[in-house]
Order: sequence, then C-alpha cells, then structure tokens
Amino acid sequence: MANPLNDPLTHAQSRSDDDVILRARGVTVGFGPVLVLKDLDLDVRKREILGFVGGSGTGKSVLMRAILGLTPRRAGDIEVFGVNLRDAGPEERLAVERRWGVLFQQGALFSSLNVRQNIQVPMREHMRMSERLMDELALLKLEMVGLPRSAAEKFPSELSGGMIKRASLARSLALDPELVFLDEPTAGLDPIGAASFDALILKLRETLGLTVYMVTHDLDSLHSICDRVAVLGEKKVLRTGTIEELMRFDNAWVQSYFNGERALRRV
Ligand SMILES: Nc1ncnc2c1ncn2[C@@H]1O[C@H](COP(=O)(O)OP(=O)(O)OP(=O)(O)O)[C@@H](O)[C@H]1O
Repeated sequence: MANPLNDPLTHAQSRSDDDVILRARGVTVGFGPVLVLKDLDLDVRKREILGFVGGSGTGKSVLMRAILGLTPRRAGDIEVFGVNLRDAGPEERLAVERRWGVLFQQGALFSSLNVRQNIQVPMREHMRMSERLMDELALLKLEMVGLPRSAAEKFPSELSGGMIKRASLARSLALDPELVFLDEPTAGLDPIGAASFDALILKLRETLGLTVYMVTHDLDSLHSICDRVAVLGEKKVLRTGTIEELMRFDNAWVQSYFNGERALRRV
C-alpha cells in the first residue's frame, strides 16, 4: 500500500471537498520535446495562503501560467471554483477569470498608463461602469494596498519597487477576486518592504477572505504568512504541508532549503 505520508494530497483530501477552490489533476506541460510538468496534482483550499517553492527552472511560473490558461497543457484537468477549465466555454471561462486576480513577476504594469488607469484595465475588460465609478474604485483599491491617493496619477517609471508591487496588487484586486495568484511578490524588495508586503497580504486575506497562491523564494514570507507550502520538483508537486511537516520530508532539496545554512541564519 502507498505510504500516505508520501502522498502530497493526503493533507488536502482529509478535508471536505467543498474547501478546495482549485484542483489540478494529471497536469502535463511541455515545450517541444521537453516536459516541464508531468502528471502534476495540486489542491488549493479556500482562504489559505499557499506558498509555492521549488528550485529555479522547476516550472513554478509555467504551472501558474498553465492554470491561468496562458500556457497550453498537454494533459490534465484544472478545476477552479468548481468549473473544469477544459470544458468551459468562453463565457464560463470569463466568469472564472473575473473571480481571480494576478500579480505577475515584474509587476507587469503598462508603462504608458498611470496607476489609476492600470488599476482600471480589468474593470474596462470585464465590466461596464461609468468613468466616475471606476475612478472611485481605483482610489479605494489604492487605499486597500496602502498607497496614497497621489500615487494614482503617477506612471510606473515614477514609482519605487515597493510601490510598483502595491500598484500591481491593487490592479489584481480590481474586480474583488476570491483568489489571487502572486508570482514572487517580494522579490527585489528590501527586508522591511518585503515584511510590510507580507503583512498586507495577510491583512487582505483576513479582511477580504482571499485565497492566495504565491510563488516565492522568500523564506521569511513562507514562515510568516503561508498556511501551507507546496514543493515543486521532478516535474510535479512533491509534497504539500506546513513548514514543520516539510522540514521532516526526506528530500535533499527540501532539507537544504528549509534546514540549510540560509534557513538557519533566520533564527
Ligand atoms: N515558452 C517557453 N518555451 C520553452 N521553454 C519554456 C517556456 N517557458 C518556460 N520554459 C522552460 O520551462 C522551465 C520552467 O520555467 P519556469 O519559469 O516555470 O521556472 P521557475 O520554477 O518559475 O523558475 P524561477 O524560480 O527561476 O523563476 C524552464 O526550463 C524554462 O526554460
């Protein structure tokens, strides 16, 4: 019989299925002859902050893009909010997309638009609203992410790295999503900036009931805000669990990551 401790889904499956907001099964993604992900399974639960780690080039961004439908998959099913994205027609897909927000690795703000206009891009794409309402909503989103009103008319080139991350987060919150995908949100921030960004994510989860899927290399973020961490390696999710659970996982990469010299320097 398979050892349940080696099953990355054991933890998730022990809870009710209603708790799962995103379910991936057998996901396979490749480029030409190279497979990056093979038969990958993953469950993301409602209202959790799930950290996603793995060595460089293991496919963390590819998986996120496959879930978002930006990279095609060769096999497998991805179900979000109970909708299997493979079977979903354009309308149903759009309805799902309206319920999630994304913060890409470099912030990915449009450089020719100011912050207010950037935040309004998803509103224009998905909703029909008056300019006045969109302006009010943009200011509200700025406030949510701790940016001053004066940031609204600034262009990305006029913002610090931390402000760009916050403005991008504000854009990802434009449509009041239930689920947000964050690709290395604290990369490039100084430790104080990173800690305050982490605190913001935590606060948004508490106040908005968000579910957060966060790719990160930041050990401090993993320790301070993630409920569970998923480890990507060997083309699949090797294990999902709390950091304490992962620290007991007999895998060379996991051991050097969580118990290695850099990890111990945190203490
Ligand atoms: N469009 C593409 N065409 C070909 N290969 C790609 C493409 N996108 C990603 N890859 C390859 O897929 C692999 C996984 O890339 P990915 O960016 O997902 O890694 P990652 O785990 O996010 O790495 P990092 O932590 O360094 O950001 C890499 O070998 C990359 O070169």
